Amino acid sequence: MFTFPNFLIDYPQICTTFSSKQTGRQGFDQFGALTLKAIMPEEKSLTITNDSNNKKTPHVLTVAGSDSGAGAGIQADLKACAARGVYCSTVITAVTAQNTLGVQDVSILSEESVAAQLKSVLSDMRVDVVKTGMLPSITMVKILLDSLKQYPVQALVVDPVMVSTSGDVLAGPSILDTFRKDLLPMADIVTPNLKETSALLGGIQLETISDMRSAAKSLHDMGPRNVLVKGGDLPSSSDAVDIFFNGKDFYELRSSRIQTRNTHGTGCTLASCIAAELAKGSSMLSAVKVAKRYVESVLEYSKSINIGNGAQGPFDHGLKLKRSVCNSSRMQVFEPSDLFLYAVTDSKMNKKWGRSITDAVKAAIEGGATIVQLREKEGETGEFLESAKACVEICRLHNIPLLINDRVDIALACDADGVHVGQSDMPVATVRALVGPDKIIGVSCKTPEQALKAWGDGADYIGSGGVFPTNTKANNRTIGLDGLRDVCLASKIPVVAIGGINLGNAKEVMELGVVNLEGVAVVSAVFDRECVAEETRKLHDLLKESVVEKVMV
Ligand SMILES: Cc1ncc(COP(=O)(O)OP(=O)(O)O)c(N)n1
Ligand SMILES: Cc1ncsc1CCOP(=O)(O)O
Ligand SMILES: [Mg+2]
Repeated sequence: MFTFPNFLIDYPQICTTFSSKQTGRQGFDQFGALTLKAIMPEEKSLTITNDSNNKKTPHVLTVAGSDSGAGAGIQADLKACAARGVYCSTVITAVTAQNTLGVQDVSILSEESVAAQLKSVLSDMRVDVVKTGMLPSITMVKILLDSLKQYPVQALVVDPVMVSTSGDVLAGPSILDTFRKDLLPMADIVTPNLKETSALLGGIQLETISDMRSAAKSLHDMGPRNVLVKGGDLPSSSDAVDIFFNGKDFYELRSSRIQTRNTHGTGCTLASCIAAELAKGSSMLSAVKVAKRYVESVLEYSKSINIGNGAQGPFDHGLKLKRSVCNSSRMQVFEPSDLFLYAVTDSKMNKKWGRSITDAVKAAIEGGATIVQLREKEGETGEFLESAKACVEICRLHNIPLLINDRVDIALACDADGVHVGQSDMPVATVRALVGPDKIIGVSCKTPEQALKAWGDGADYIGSGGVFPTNTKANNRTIGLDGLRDVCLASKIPVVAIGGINLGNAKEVMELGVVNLEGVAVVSAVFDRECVAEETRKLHDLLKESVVEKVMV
């Protein structure tokens, strides 16, 4: 059994029975073992059972149409999954003759062929997530749902393809009722664009972000566990704003609107990338965020591609992104619980105690640190890079994320998992543009305003402090527990407390019990000590004792 933090579901037992209240699905749950699949609780990872000799390969099955121009459909799904490091099998529902000018022909495959393809893949290969695209007939939807009853998977991602980007109809209005009544209630996430959202909701007009929120809610009422209404076509917004709704909270996911003709296949790619991240074990919100960033990055990188003579060209899913999914990268995406015990190194302290950076990092991990940051404020760049590379290796062996303080160049050069920047360091949006969609970005915030900006700029977490006075960072204003609470309450991303935290006060910090507060970051409490592993272990044990119910106020 290979265990990621926050594991919840044991793979062979994914076919668990859920009450209709838990699943929001009608028709399946009362059949017990026929329940479609295990559900991923929001913001938790899937458990992926594994044995060390037989490492599990994340696997997405796409059920969609073929695009001869290879910008969208099955071809886009294959490329997106490959770019995200996930195996992708295919069930082809239709073969379209398509190029950058539009759709010239559509041949729908026989229902028998689709059923046979589904059986071949699902009966033999362990599929984690099914993603659907073009489903051109009502019977095909029913065949798919029957197959999923027989061969349950972990998650179903539904991209309700109806019209191609060129405006050609790929699934007629007659199928809408089947989407609403049969397919959506089974989906873990549905990802319609504005036209599809409008069609699913009987032709309503969508002109503002507020309209999108209401639409997301109405779609959620049809049964999917999560809804992502994509606002790429929203005329009134200068950014690309998508609305994510999980039945409880709304998230406005913004990215810059990239000026490019090469956008054909973005919908298929986004849905496949969400499926790929889910297959790797990510939570739904993390999967959506990473997928959105990935699409933004590939569109940016592919601006100069020139394929075909039509209005809408394809983009390159793999171009220039290969390094970020190289074999050595962590498979797992960042989770809030990674911030539980954050060990931040200090060059002066290492020198004082005669330790190398690598020894300091090894000892902190041994003691239970859940994330490590190299904060080396002095020394030669070349020497630092060599140490950073060695620390990356150590951390990867233990599946612990390693971040670099301030130095984006070093983070890229050693392929660290991320960067931590302060308010006067490189701006978060610039860091994101440089490091790509996968890397973790942390940002220091002392105020609610900074916290909201951090989220908007694409940070993954906030370091908030100094909570208590500290000698480690000169001229650093102390915000106290009240300041920390204000940042946590305003934040839309996880927060780690920092500054003067030690064995004597860590409990008090965690017992604030405030939403978003995920852990503590420490420098001197572990590194300005003789035995780093022992001090880290003591702190770890103390934090474990102080896990409390989190409150919103
Ligand atoms: C987890 C964490 N939080 C805050 C900081 C401080 O970063 P910054 O404000 O950039 O200050 P320096 O660390 O660069 O002095 C941090 N490093 N880590
Ligand atoms: C880097 C940093 N940012 C805010 S306070 C601080 C120093 C934390 O060090 P210590 O844990 O020794 O107080
Ligand atoms: Mg800094």
